[in-house]
Amino acid sequence: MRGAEPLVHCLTNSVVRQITADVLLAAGAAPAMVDHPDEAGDFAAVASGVLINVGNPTTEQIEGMHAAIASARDHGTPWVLDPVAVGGLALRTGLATGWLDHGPAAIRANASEIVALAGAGAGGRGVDSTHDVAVALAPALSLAERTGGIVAVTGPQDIVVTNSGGSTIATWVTSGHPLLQKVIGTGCALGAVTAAYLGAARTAGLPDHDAVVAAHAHVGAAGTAAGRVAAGPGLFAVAWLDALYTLTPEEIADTVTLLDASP
Ligand SMILES: Nc1ncnc2c1ncn2[C@@H]1O[C@H](COP(=O)(O)OP(=O)(O)OP(=O)(O)O)[C@@H](O)[C@H]1O
Ligand SMILES: Cc1ncsc1CCO
Ligand SMILES: [Mg+2]
Repeated sequence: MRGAEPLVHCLTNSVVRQITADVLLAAGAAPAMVDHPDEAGDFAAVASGVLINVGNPTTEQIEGMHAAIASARDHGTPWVLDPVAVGGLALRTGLATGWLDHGPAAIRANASEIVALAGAGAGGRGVDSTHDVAVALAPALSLAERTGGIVAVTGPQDIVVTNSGGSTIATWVTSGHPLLQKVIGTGCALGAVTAAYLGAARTAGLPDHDAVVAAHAHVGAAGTAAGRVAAGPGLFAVAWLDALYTLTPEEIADTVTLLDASP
């Protein structure tokens, strides 16, 4: 990923733009936020990956999202859906549900968002999950079957699933630190890192599933490393960024536990 330095086009919420750009840079990617409807399609055509995060949408940004998704499909750019707070709010729930038929390469969300997006229950509490990750496994498999893409559920452990083309894969990723929930936008930034890894993996001819697992491992391992040196959210955020930048692939592999739970 660092070698490819993928260009990641982010249409994301106003709360997390800064941390998302910082995280992409630290992880080895190149961020660009391009929301305007008259520019978003052109940019998605040349980007390595696109992130669509519905965390705090404006009317104009939604038009940009439609344009970016259409262009990403036309140009084969992998795009990632982050259905922030889907379930409780009708506008974003309708948008995200409609986009399931537009070929997201990956969906990245917390457990409540995956349950709600799959129509298997209500959402969480605001932007936070109130469901266990394991409860979201069946809804994630159903979303992966419907979209043909990867679905990743985050929490104390993450699960990454593929369920298309005759192959069903489920990979548990254990890493991270509870302080990741006390810094705003860690999950949102992970969505952008997922788009970055997908872009890099497509260039290298590597599987999308492995790209999504690698994104979660990189972000999680950096969280584990930051948790060793930080007592609270402020220093943790800084240490997490530094670890995203400094961790080697070997250190990431040594920090993270992967478990293949494919049926
Ligand atoms: N209790 C925990 N222990 C370890 N890691 C965690 C824990 N909870 C979340 N994480 C990690 O924090 C990161 C963000 O996941 P989270 O589920 O909080 O996303 P989210 O709720 O969608 O985030 P956001 O607040 O950005 O919308 C992931 O890397 C996840 O693995
Ligand atoms: C706090 C918050 N509100 C809308 S989006 C967002 C960022 C975390 O998802
Ligand atoms: Mg969260």
